[in-house]
Amino acid sequence: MKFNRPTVDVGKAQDLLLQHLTPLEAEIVPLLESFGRTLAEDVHATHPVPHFVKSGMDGYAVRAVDIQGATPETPALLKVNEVIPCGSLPTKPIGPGEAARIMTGAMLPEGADTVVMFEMTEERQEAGGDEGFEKKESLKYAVVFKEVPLGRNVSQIGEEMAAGELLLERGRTIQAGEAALLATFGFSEVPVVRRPRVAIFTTGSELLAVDAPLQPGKIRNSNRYMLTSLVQSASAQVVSLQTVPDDIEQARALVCDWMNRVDVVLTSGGVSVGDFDIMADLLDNWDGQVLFQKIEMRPGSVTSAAARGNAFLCALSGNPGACFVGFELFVRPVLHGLQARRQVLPTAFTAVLRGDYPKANIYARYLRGQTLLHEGKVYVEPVGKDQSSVTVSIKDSDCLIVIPPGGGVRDGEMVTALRLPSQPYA
Ligand SMILES: Nc1nc2c(c(=O)[nH]1)N[C@H]1C(S)=C(S)[C@@H](COP(=O)(O)OP(=O)(O)OC[C@H]3O[C@@H](n4cnc5c(N)ncnc54)[C@H](O)[C@@H]3O)O[C@H]1N2
Ligand code: MOO
Ligand SMILES: [Mg+2]
Repeated sequence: MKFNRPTVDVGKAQDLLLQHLTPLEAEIVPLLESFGRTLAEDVHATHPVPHFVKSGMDGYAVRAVDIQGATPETPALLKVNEVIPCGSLPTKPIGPGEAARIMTGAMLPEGADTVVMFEMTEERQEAGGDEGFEKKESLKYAVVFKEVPLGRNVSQIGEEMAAGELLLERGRTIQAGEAALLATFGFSEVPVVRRPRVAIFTTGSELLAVDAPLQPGKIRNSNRYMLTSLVQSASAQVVSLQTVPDDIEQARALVCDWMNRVDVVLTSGGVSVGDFDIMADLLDNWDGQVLFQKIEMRPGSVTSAAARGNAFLCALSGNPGACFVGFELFVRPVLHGLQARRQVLPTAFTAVLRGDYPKANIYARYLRGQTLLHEGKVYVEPVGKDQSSVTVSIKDSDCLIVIPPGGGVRDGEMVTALRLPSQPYA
């Protein structure tokens, strides 16, 4: 079986995973703990926003008709009858020739329909020689030097959002904008989809702990940390993190045990055709569904997946570059799908390739790349060392450039690339 595994293409492998998947149940979490999680229910506006007529500026609440025709030469003079701080209620209606000092966000007094910014006015203690106003020490007047149209700087009830409006659809990831809306409507707790529970097992007798001194023939276990970071970036929860030597019985016992306790068992290493590739042996005798064991792609052709009940086993390559690509193409979609996210697969975009990629491929190649925006065009450029075994270029990639099977791609040709959500544009 090892040497003649049936192959599937990337799309088919993703379909096989997604077809098997049942979204997880909802739970209620405090708003502050909901970031990055998926909203489990639609959210409608429970009241209009704003829910009272409010000022958009610091200025004077006036009747537009009273300042009609005002200019620096012929200003309007209005009697100021109170100061309205934000959060307080006005106490006096605005009658003809009157105004109230009003702060940004404060409720407009009855009778007022317009706000003139302070910058267009001057404050005066007395009415001056104007016959129409009383002369009293305590009185304040606003001199308005500019006419502004009716309704200027005033927000009407429901202007931003009407009551009952659909604001957030289920399946949305809660980020800054969503959090602000949820808070606006008083959601101190939010219905979100449960985080997928993930067990990460890195396999390999050569693996050293991160704090161990180097030994000849051995390496430190970097996939353990890379995968943990990736799983967390998909809002999933790592509930078990263990390293297993290349011992099939030990690996089988661990995997079988945890398949009953988590949504995804994620392994790295041991999926190729080597004598100690224990995950490949384990999958050859899998008591459940084997979804695929070989994909028409590079790196990560040996990426494998299986299922038992609702749980997935995603067995990634041990080579760090292949492990990373395998995660982004297959594991993140599973974690997103389990969370019922609206978008499950990586976003594809077209871009101009920078630099030649002349190498011929029998399989599609997913090159680690960087996106560049230049003079209105989107470019993608391979980040350099791109072998499966290479770790150093992972940090520089914000996309995977898809090189189709065949004779390579030239500088300036259009290619498809996939955005990597774990690594935003540099
Ligand atoms: N005869 C063939 N040999 C290989 C083939 C092939 O088609 N025929 N494919 C090669 C390709 S491509 C890949 S990719 C690897 C896949 O290897 P495995 O998934 O079986 O992984 P291992 O054998 O366990 O390790 C490979 C490599 O990765 C290093 N590694 C493993 N785990 C970690 C870790 N946690 N952190 C850092 N590095 C890790 C390991 O030391 C090896 O160097 O097979 C090729 N061979
Ligand atoms: O499986 Mo390897 O990762 O094809 O490059
Ligand atoms: Mg191997």
